[in-house]
Amino acid sequence: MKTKLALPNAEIYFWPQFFSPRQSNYYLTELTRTVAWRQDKIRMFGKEFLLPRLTAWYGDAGKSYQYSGISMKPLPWLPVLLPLKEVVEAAAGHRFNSVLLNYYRHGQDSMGWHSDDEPELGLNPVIASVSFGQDRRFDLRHRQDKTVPKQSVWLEDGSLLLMQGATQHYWQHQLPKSAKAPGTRLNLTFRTIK
Ligand SMILES: O=C(O)CCC(=O)C(=O)O
Ligand SMILES: [Fe+2]
Repeated sequence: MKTKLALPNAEIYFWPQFFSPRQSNYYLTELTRTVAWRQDKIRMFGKEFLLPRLTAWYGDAGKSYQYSGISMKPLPWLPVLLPLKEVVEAAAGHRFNSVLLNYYRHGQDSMGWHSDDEPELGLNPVIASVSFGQDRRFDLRHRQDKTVPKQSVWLEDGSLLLMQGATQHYWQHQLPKSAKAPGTRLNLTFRTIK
């Protein structure tokens, strides 16, 4: 069952059990094992930091995107990712040409406040976010109107979250650290690079 989140200036849909527990368990195991996970460094205030999560990027050849000033090429699609991409495309009614994967090893791995608004994604991008493993809280805050209350969604095992329309223009999101969510979690965000 799909629900639309009641947020102003946003178009966000959520399917809590998009994948069955059996499918989710399969993908959690397969992706953990086969994806070329890496821990990237970022430069901030003249210092280098390791990102508090592992990442990987897969996609169609010929698509690249700018990341901390470097042009990154996607790895060629792994077979296990293709059926996933297909079912997510069917639900979203949209074709994707790349996926960014995030591996949160434990509750201290996280992602800070941001919008997915890189120029490569174009205006009003459709972003489909799939979660496997440990459920984690996903927070949303309005970028301009501070009177709009912060919202949270629990991204549980097998869920699908779809962000589209003007969502990235008006809202930021984060995945905070959590002592109460110690298990590992994988997240896949399907995107369309122009
Ligand atoms: O792990 C999540 O649910 C958030 C991922 C995310 O926001 C991103 O990859 O841009
Ligand atoms: Fe994001």
